[in-house]
Order: sequence, then C-alpha cells, then structure tokens
Amino acid sequence: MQPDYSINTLSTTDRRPKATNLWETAHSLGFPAALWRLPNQLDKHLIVSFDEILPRVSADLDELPAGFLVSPFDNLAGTAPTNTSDGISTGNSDQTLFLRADIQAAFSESSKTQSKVHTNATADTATANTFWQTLSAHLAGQSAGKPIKTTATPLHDLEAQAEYVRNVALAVEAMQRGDFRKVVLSRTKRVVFSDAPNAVALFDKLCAAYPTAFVSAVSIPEKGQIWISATPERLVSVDANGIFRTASLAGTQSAFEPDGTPKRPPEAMWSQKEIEEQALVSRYIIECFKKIRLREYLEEGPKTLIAGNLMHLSTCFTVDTQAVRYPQLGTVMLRLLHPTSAVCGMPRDVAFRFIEQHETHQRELYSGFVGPVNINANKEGPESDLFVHIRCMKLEGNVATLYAGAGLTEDSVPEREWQETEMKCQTLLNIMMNDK
Ligand SMILES: C=C(O[C@H]1C=CC=C(C(=O)O)[C@@H]1O)C(=O)O
Repeated sequence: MQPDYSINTLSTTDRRPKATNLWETAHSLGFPAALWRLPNQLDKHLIVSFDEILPRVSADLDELPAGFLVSPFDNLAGTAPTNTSDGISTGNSDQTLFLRADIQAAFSESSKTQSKVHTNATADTATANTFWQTLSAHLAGQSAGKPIKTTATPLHDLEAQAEYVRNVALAVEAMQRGDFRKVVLSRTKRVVFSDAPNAVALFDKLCAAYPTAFVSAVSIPEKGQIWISATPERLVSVDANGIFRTASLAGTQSAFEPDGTPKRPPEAMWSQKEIEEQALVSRYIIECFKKIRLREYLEEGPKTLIAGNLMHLSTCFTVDTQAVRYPQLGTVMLRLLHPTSAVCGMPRDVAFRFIEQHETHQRELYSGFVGPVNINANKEGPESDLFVHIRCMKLEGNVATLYAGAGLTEDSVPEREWQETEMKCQTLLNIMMNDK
C-alpha cells in the first residue's frame, strides 16, 4: 500500500512532498509528468505517468481514464477522414499523447481544502513502490540550498523577421485573390538560459502572474522536452454536471496604454479587421454545431478579455449535454474543432496547407491542445478541460523555443502582425526575464 499523503494533516516535522519533489522524482526515473492550474482557481494539480514512452491515443473523453492529453497541431495527418454513424467526419487524432494519472496530486493554496497525493488503483504496484522509495530518498536527501540563479537571453533573428513579413505578404495576396479568408502564421523565438531553468519555479511564477490563464508544464522525457504554457483559450470543457463549454478567441492588442497604465476592457477599441477575424472563429464553432445539428447552445459575447499583457475578443458557447441528450458532445466537438480558426484558418484545409507550405519550423505541440481529462478534482465527478496550446514554449536543456502566431486576413499589415507575435512572446518572456 502506497502512502496517501494528506499533506495538511502531517506533522510539521514531516518532509512533505511538494510539487517540485514529485516532479523531480518523476524526472529522475524517466517518467512523464504534468503540472497544471485551471483558470481562476488556486489549486495546482500534478500527475505522473509510469509510461516512459507515452501512448498515442484518440482523444476520446468518454473512454480515457484519468490523465492528461497533449496533442500536436498536426494530428490529422495520415488517414483520410472517416464518417461515424452520426454522419460526422472525424480525423485521425491518434497522435495525441496521453499521460495516465498513475500518481495524482492536488496542492491546495486555500485553507479550506487539503493537499493530497495518491497512487491510482490501476497503477503498477512495483513501479509505484520504486516511485515512493525514490521520493523518500529525495525528501531525505534534499538540502535547503540557495536556488540557482539563471539568466535568460533572447536571440534576435533578423532573417526570421524578414521571412515572416514575406510570408504574411504572400498570405495577404492569396486572400485578396480569394484563395481563403483567414490563416494563422506563426514564428519561433529562441531564448538561451545560463543554466537549465527550473520548470516548476517558472510554472509557479506564471500561475501568480496570470490568474485567469490555464497554466501548465508537461515533461516528456522520450522527447527530452518540457512544454510550459499560460494559455487564455479554452477549447473544450465538460464539467461534472455535463456542461460543455468552448470559446472563440481572436483579435489582439496590448492591455496597457503607451504610458503603462492598464486599459479598461469595456473601453477597448477594436478595428474592423479584428472584429472580422474573431467573428470567423465564432462562425467556425457554429458550423461545427450545425454539422451535428445542435441548435440549443448559449452564445455570450464577443467581450474583451484580458490575457496577461494582452487583450482579445472572446465569445463563450455553453451547452447542457444532459438537456440536449448528447453525452459525447465533448469528444465529438473536440474532433470537429481542432485546429480551430484561432490557430489555423478558414477554410480550414486550405489554410492548413498554406501553413505547411510556408512555415519553416515544425509547430510540434504549439497550437495543439493540452489539459486534464476525467480528473475528479473536487469529488463532484470527473471533469475534462482542454485548452488551445498557445503562449507556450518548449524547453530543451537550457534552450527555450517560444511560439507565437497571428491571425491574418486580407487587411493584414505584415510589420504589424510581426509586432503582434512579439507581444505574444512577451507573455512568457516577461516571466522568464524577471529572475526574482
Ligand atoms: C495563435 C495565437 O493566438 C491566437 C489566439 C488569440 C488571438 C489571436 C490573434 O489575434 O491572432 C490568435 O488567433 C498565439 O498566441 O500564438
């Protein structure tokens, strides 16, 4: 029987495991781990998977056990779409990585709930024993040494800027010809650290700075990567009461006036280009509802939403899956929605091809989706919360690669779109450069 640490109930002399202890134990054993904090919540969650090589699954929220999903942008490749009995066209999404919750922990920041760590019943007992023994050794041996200070240096790539601006101009020409209506082109930015940074410390700083974001850190040892994000964009959520939620997010401006004073969201001014860009994302969601003949949805917005240093336009869509008798709505919509026109474009397939042909980097897990599935966090029942993986970076040793994209329409101005991606990189950079 493995320990079930109810952390708050242990005596103060106990070496209580913190998120960082579990994360580092997982790392030392080569086990994947995910750490996350939901928007507007205080509790942080962590799971460790005992699968050194993660299974690639179809993102089926109705079938998967408790765990965490990370999908690449491009998970439609390989097979032709298939039609289900509902007449729904679904892609092949078995590129999605699944971290099964073998070890599960919740770290409470509020005095009302207790922090908990436990081994799930389905986890392999021998592996779980190894994990707990390694954790105990780690706790016994840890010293309260000074945290290592790392400095981060962003690399300025003038060629990357020139290439991005050229590609935006090509996209604008294609849209003016009528080839497609919207495309999201992305770029990368590299940051070199003096030492490999502490992912859990970065995660904690992001949680503190961006309370309304979904913040996550996912360690994937088989790739030698840690992905860290603070995303404002919900893709699909289904709560314990069967309430389905999704949102359309687009249009970007700084959340601050040039003199540094914060803007008031209700007074934000949006251009016609930005209003149209966001309306296209909403239309895409509504078209997905139409494909499954779902009419009973609540649409709220567009409203201006603060996302860290930025503001966006957002419309929320809600469906009571019990009232409409559609329990699988989350899974079905996930397959239809991804990749939405907030990260791909419209029409989707033409925009997808334009991205493939013009972006010179691989998006990998950027603009895919990320989040917990079937996690029973508050005893009310399992919940799934998947977010669009933007405002993210890939950490490989002491090098971070940040990703940012901008939604383009025929009215886009190439230099401005580049500046927009710079602002989006700033969401993570502000935290990385602030070494407190
Ligand atoms: C693609 C990204 O943002 C999307 C979400 C909100 C606003 C966006 C925009 O204004 O272009 C993008 O569609 C990104 O941050 O990399």
